[in-house]
Amino acid sequence: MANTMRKRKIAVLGSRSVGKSSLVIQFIENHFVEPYHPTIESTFSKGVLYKGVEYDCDIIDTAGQDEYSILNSKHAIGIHGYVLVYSITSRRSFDMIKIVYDKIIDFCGKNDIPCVIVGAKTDLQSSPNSRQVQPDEGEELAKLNKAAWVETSAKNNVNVGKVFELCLAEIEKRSSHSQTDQPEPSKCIVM
Ligand SMILES: Nc1nc2c(ncn2[C@@H]2O[C@H](COP(=O)(O)OP(=O)(O)OP(=O)(O)O)[C@@H](O)[C@H]2O)c(=O)[nH]1
Repeated sequence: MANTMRKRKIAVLGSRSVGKSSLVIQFIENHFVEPYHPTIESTFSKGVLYKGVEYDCDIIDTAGQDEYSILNSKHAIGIHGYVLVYSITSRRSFDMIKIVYDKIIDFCGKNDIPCVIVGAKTDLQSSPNSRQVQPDEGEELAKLNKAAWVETSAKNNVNVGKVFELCLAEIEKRSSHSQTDQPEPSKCIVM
C-alpha cells in the first residue's frame, strides 16, 4: 500500500526552561512534566490529521538557546516549520525569539519562514506581576515576521494542539504553489 502520509519536520526552539519540552510532551504523550530536566535534544513522531490530510510529523525538541548559541545546521536544513517558544513570565525569553528568528532567516537566506511564535505558561499569569510579556506584544512580533502566534499552557493543556496545527498551516501556506514535500533548499553555502 502506498504511504500517503506527508512527512513534516518541525523544530522547537527558544531559551532554556521556557517550556519547550513540556509543550512537546503534552502534545505527544498527553501529560505534563513538573520537574525540570534540561533537554539535550529529542525527536518525537506523531501522526496529525489536519484539514483531512494525514501528516507524519517529526518534532525536534532542542536544547535551550541563548544570545551566543550558534544555530545548529540540523535545525535549519530539512526543517519544514518552526515553533519558537518564549515564556510569558520572561521578557528575556521573548527578546530571544527575535534573535533566534533572525539566525534562522540568515541561515536559510529567506525573507520569512513557516513559523509559530508561542507564549508559554499562561497559567502563571494569575500570580501577581508574573506576566512580563503582553499578548499584543506577541501578536505584533508575529505580524512583523509573517508568523502565527498563540499563547499556551502545557500545564493545563491549553492551545497545545493548536500550536502544531498553526505550524502545519504556515507550512502548507507556503508550499501550496510547489508540489514538492521537500523544504526549499537553503540558499547559503556552509564553508
Ligand atoms: N506553570 C507552568 N510551568 C510550566 C509550563 N510549561 C513548562 N513548565 C515548567 O517549566 C520548567 C521548564 O520546562 P521545560 O519544558 O523543561 O523547558 P524547556 O524549554 O524544554 O527547557 P530546556 O530543556 O532547558 O531548553 C519545568 O519545571 C516545567 O514543569 C506551563 O505551561 N505552566
